[in-house]
Amino acid sequence: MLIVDEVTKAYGRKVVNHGVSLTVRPGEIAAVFGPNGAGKTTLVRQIVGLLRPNTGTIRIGAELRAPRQMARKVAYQPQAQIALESLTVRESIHIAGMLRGLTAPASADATTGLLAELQIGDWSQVAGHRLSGGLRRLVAFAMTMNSRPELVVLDEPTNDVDPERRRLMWQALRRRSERAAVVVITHNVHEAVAYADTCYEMAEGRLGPAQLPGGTLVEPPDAQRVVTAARATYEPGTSLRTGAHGDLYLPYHGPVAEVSAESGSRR
Ligand SMILES: Nc1ncnc2c1ncn2[C@@H]1O[C@H](COP(=O)(O)OP(=O)(O)OP(=O)(O)O)[C@@H](O)[C@H]1O
Repeated sequence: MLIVDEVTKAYGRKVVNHGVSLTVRPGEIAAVFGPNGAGKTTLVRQIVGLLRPNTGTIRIGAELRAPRQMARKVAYQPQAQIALESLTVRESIHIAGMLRGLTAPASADATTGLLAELQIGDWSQVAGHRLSGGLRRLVAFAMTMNSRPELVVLDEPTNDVDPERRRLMWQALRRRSERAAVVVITHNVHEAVAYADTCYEMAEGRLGPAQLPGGTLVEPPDAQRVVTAARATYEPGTSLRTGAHGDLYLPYHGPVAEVSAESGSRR
């Protein structure tokens, strides 16, 4: 469980996060989108212990965030591409798993699984510095997912990745984070609505439930259901629920849903 409570962060006199609160439960995938410079990366850097809030608290489980425990408790894929250099794809993913506390055999098994799930096995013996941008992003994602953390934080993980492998990434994320709270920063609103459980929007440093444009129609992962979030109304503190909980799933091309602010259910 991640609990961010009234976190404020300023760079000098510029306030970048204003009293941000966010709770993400185990097994929940929360997507955060919003314009460039809104403060999303600043928020996740505080969550993973790379920045200290000016005020407010961040808890993972029952404990206050403590930077020294982050490597075991949190899996973080930063927005910037990581340097992979001369290690092969398989070696990078395998070593990342062991650094995060898996045994060598467990990490090797999980590495084989991730190579297959993301369909990147053809590159398993290729050195990192020879990879394309999209493949680097996929390897960084696999390195992040090769662990059993309490919290997964992904900052724009699907950038540069082809549409089919983006779908595979979201599926792997769901499959491999049954017990983890997950925060995904993304500019891809359609992906967020289709695959996340809860969607939040950050604007000028303030975080609130996502306000989706009327008529948004999103192809679902399994092509049997579609999310139609048009005309949904929200109150502060409620959030759009999609994905595993299914509250907003409707029959394909079904009627537009309205969401009751009180109950969060269809009506
Ligand atoms: N180290 C820093 N010092 C001063 N200002 C900073 C620093 N890091 C970020 N900022 C500023 O804080 C604001 C929020 O930046 P942040 O990277 O959190 O935005 P973002 O929502 O992640 O944007 P993007 O979608 O472009 O990645 C921006 O105005 C940015 O210029």
